[in-house]
Amino acid sequence: MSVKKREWTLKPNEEFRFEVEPKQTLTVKLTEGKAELFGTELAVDYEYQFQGKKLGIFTWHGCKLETSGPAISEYIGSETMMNEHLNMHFALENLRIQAKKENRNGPRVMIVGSSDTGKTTLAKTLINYGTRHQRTPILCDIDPKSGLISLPGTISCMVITRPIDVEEELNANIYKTSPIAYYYGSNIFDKQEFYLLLVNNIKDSIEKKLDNDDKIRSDGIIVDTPCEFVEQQGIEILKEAIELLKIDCVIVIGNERISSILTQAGKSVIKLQKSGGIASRDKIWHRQIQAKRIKEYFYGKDLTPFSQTVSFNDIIVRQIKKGMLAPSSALPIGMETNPNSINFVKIETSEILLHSILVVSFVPLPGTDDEGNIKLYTPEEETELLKKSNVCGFVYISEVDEVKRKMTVLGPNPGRLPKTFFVMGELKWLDS
Ligand SMILES: Nc1ncnc2c1ncn2[C@@H]1O[C@H](COP(=O)(O)OP(=O)(O)OP(=O)(O)O)[C@@H](O)[C@H]1O
Repeated sequence: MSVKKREWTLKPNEEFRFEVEPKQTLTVKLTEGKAELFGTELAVDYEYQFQGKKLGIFTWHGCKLETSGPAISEYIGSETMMNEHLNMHFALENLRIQAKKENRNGPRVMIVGSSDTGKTTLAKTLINYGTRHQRTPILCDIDPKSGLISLPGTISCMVITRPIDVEEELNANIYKTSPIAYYYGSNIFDKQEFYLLLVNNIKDSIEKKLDNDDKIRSDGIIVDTPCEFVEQQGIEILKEAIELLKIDCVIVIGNERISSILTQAGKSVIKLQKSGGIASRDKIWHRQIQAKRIKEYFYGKDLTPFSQTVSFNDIIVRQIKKGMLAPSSALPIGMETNPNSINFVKIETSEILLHSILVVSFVPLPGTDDEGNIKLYTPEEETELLKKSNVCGFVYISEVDEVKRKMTVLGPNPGRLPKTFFVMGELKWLDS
């Protein structure tokens, strides 16, 4: 593909679609007319830079674009779902107006569908149109693989006050608001009970926000979900998530079977087709994007990444383990082992932490608190506290020296490490 400048003239209701490799940069400039990226308006004559993206820039009334740099593909498409998405937005607007008048909760919408059907894209579009109408909806991402709001591995929510940034997306630094995130891991079938417990934690965090702010309350919630929800094993989890989050309406993209199952279960369902532009992404693409996301977390715009060397004794690490710790023979007579129970078990600080991303929890370490009280936990108390704790942040272990019993810890900003528990998840990364 040529890296020279290319010009594109789009007629009304057309979309310019492109794909760019994670390690290459494509520049896109709107030179005439109006255009938007999933509902966020583009500025005229600004050179937007994209890396590792598959996107579609849509115009309602026609526009001209200019691109330069290498792209995997670029073309103009006319089969879009933008009219349906806009109608959906207006339906939400009506419900918000009604909710405000009656001083009650705004619409709670969940988007469901198989992999690469455009769930996240629709969630972003509805959020963007909402914020363009001065709404402040809550975006809730319960797909632990996606890392839409926080790092992959988490489920999270965030009040969105303005359209999502075209280049930086939902970078919390740009937004100057911290998301609420809970660390889970990747596979929702692995620890189903724990997953639903965290969805419930998210629900509680959202309810607290809604109780404290009438405006947020009437502006509603948009929930993006994992594609596993439409698998046979996922349907019950989907139904429970709908109940927990008190969803009013489920938008099902391109899946009649799920629409019918949910309708039969008494849920309010809207069926939508998949948009013509949706691009599929393979495992390698997802891995590369995950690495890019992690890099942005530590080295992104407005951050001051900071490395410090700490002693093994300065960091207390736990890991999420499924199943009872003690063998059944060691339990008191009559007590059953629960294969689904979740425990946060001790990890010896060692080489095993090298290249790990650690979750920084809010749970204070045992010891003396600010008031001089001595605080100690049993393993069960520790687990209960860690299950309830949302994510304070993440650090990266870049070096481990077993002989000197020291390691190098990278954080996105300077500052001493908090005296809280750290949790080792599944994320490994090579800072290169
Ligand atoms: N109209 C479009 N033109 C070009 N690319 C698009 C368009 N709509 C969506 N995409 C891209 O297609 C890919 C898949 O879309 P999206 O992430 O919304 O799907 P998803 O159903 O949420 O996927 P998953 O289940 O894997 O999370 C994304 O890279 C997205 O940016």
